[in-house]
Amino acid sequence: MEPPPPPPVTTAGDLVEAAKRAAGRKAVEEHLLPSYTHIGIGSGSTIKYVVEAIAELPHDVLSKMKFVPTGIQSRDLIRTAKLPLLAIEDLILEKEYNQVQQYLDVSFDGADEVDPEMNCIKGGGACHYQEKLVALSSKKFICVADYRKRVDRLLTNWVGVPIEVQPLATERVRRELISIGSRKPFIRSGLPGKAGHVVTDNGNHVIDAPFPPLLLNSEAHKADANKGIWSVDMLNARLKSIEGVLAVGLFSGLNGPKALEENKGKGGEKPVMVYFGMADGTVQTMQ
Ligand SMILES: O=C(CO)[C@H](O)[C@H](O)COP(=O)(O)O
Repeated sequence: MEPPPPPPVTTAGDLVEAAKRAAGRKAVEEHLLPSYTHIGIGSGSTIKYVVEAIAELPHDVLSKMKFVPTGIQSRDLIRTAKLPLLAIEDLILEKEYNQVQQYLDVSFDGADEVDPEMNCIKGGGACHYQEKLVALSSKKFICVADYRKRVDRLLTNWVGVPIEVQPLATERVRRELISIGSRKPFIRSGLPGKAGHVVTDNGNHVIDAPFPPLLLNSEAHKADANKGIWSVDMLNARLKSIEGVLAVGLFSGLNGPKALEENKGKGGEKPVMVYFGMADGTVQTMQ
């Protein structure tokens, strides 16, 4: 089937949408092989273009595939596109009972910021817990984003690290964040859609924790926790150690030695690649 023509670009918002669409379509073109059977679908506004491109594949190819969502928004996208759905917990059961499929062949997802080591901030849509489960279950993680997301340091433009917290622990976690140098961490509001706090698909709250821009993992030697200056991996580990924290919106070390080693076991070639849709209509990749 011929893809639909791109919508006309007349405003700055259209430019960003066109960039997201270009990234999503190119990522699918280059990373969704017809032989694949299990595919992860992330969350956010860019991922809808990934699903749009997937839904154009021939029916006989799609009927052999299963699509694993990262939350309610992504599940609805998969259903609306009439793609076969499989929950992440059922992927694990399939593995145990059938021994057919241990990992997703690939997963596609968006990001809020990406640094030169391909560390990402995720969780702008409060879905990062399930997004991380799906990414960890994938042989390849393909990130799709527009040009505004590419930064030299995480937390250059994004307001804070999204942290999913069990509601009873929210205030305690917020205080501990302040003690490790976060400036004014705040509980994410559900407004304008919902009065009160955001409630995640897992029934939890999200705290957005601002820190000074994060050092790359290769610069960890420059970090100084006493001054609140962290590298990505160090902050990730520290945040995860706080009681009550379910998930930290830092996807770190995706291309590091540990990820490469783990990926050999999964049979994946390149563990991660990023597609950035640019303002001029081109797509830049990072790997
Ligand atoms: O992490 C996410 C949701 O938790 C999203 O992937 C991230 O916020 C990017 O979203 P968008 O494509 O709308 O910019």
